[in-house]
Amino acid sequence: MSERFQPPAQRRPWPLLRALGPRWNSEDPWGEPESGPPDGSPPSPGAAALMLLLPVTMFHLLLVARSGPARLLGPPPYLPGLEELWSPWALLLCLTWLGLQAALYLLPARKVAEGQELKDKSRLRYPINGFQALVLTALLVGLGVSAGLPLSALPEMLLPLAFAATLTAFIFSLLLYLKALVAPASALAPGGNSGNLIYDFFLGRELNPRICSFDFKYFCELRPGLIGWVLINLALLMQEAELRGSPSLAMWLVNGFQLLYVADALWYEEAVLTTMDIIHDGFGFMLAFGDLAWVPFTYSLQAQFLLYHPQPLGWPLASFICLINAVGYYIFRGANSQKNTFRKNPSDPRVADLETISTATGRRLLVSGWWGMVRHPNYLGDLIMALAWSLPCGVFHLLPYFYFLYFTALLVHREDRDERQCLQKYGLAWHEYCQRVPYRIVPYVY
Ligand SMILES: NC(=O)C1=CN([C@@H]2O[C@H](COP(=O)(O)OP(=O)(O)OC[C@H]3O[C@@H](n4cnc5c(N)ncnc54)[C@H](OP(=O)(O)O)[C@@H]3O)[C@@H](O)[C@H]2O)C=CC1
Ligand SMILES: CC(C)CCC[C@@H](C)[C@H]1CC=C2C3=C(CC[C@@]21C)[C@@]1(C)CC[C@H](O)C[C@@H]1CC3
Repeated sequence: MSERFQPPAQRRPWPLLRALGPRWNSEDPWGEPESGPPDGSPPSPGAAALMLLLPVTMFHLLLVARSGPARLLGPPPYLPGLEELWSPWALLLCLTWLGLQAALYLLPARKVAEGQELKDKSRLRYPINGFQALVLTALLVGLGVSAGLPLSALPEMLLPLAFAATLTAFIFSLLLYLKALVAPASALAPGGNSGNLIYDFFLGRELNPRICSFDFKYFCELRPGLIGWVLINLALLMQEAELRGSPSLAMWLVNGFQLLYVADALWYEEAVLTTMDIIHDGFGFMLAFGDLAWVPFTYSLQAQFLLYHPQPLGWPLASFICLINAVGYYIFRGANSQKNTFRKNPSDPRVADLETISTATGRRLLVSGWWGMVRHPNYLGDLIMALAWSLPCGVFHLLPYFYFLYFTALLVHREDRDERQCLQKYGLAWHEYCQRVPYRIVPYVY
């Protein structure tokens, strides 16, 4: 604590975090939020509001994408009744999908990786078979379609499916909350244990909820939502082919770019074990809803938009958009791989020549290569790709740019959180890194 760097007085935690959090420790605003029962503070309105706002936003996007004007900022075209949202078939499909992905998760893995050290000095083990699950799902879907499975009917079911996924996420979070009541204190997440029911339900109490070796957070973060997202994209492409004779170039680009992104995440699955979601955050409604509903139904928005609003796209422009996506991917993958290689083995010849600064923890920080350009080069690459996914939808609607806008806000917020954690971990060394690499995400801009 004594050598911890004191942050500049004018920097305050983000308003969203303060609205979300039960109490911010004013003595140490850069440290963890205090846990333990709240000192009579009122229930967290931020968490309750987000719990309503996130599903409402998702349904708004789904409804607007299929409406003629497709106005992101206008009112929804109509308010669907319960009979349009609720379908036992959609719930069955949703649960079957989860069951299939769980079965694929349990198949023998090419590798079993160890996670970061936990409070009790133990390490959890995780199967590395996400890419295998993607390939097997593709084979099963291919077999199903050739046997007459009506995949192109899926877009008609998006509303009830999204409703079923939201319901599943809600019930699942409730079970996770109850499970955490009997979990030992060492299994609880640093945040999400304030004693405020709504806040804790939202953020999640247990760090790595498991039954035997089945890790729910790790499973949900990468499998059902990400693979579900590309499956929905594929169904939209097939329906477009049925409606218009063949899929449009714009639809091919969106499908191709997003498939590359998902395949990359599953190929480099082990890297997710060092993200703050796995190391630091509890598993509650935010992540459960994010993984099971938000990712598949809102990340497929561009393909949904294109089905109902076909966009002409010539090869010259398409090639330019491919170039933007390639640049984004190059930065994203280069930065992530450089850091992962360095963290695994700093003397690896691919990173051994990079300049670093030492920290009191014994870990070093890269200050050249991608991590010497900005402090979060991987976010920059991710944002450039997000832009490339929207451009095939033209520039006359804001709706397909929703992902880019939301993602910018998410990454700026995430970057701010990560900075505070790194400042706490690395103290003065982090301060030195910030001085040597002054920009956070976009060189000379931010
Ligand atoms: N599509 C989506 O919805 C989302 C995508 N993402 C993507 O997921 C990926 C992972 O992101 P995320 O988990 O946020 O964080 P990062 O992969 O950026 O990891 C941040 C950590 O990297 C280490 N680090 C930071 N600077 C340096 C340095 N100079 N040298 C060495 N190590 C450093 C620190 O951890 P330590 O020192 O402890 O190793 C820090 O906590 C990103 O590519 C991001 O774009 C993320 C969120 C949502
Ligand atoms: C519903 C809320 C607004 C926010 C929910 C956030 C989640 C959707 C994201 C939190 C971190 C994520 C990561 C990924 C997907 C989105 C969520 C789950 C990746 C798996 C995407 C692919 C990357 O290669 C790795 C990412 C890790 C973090």
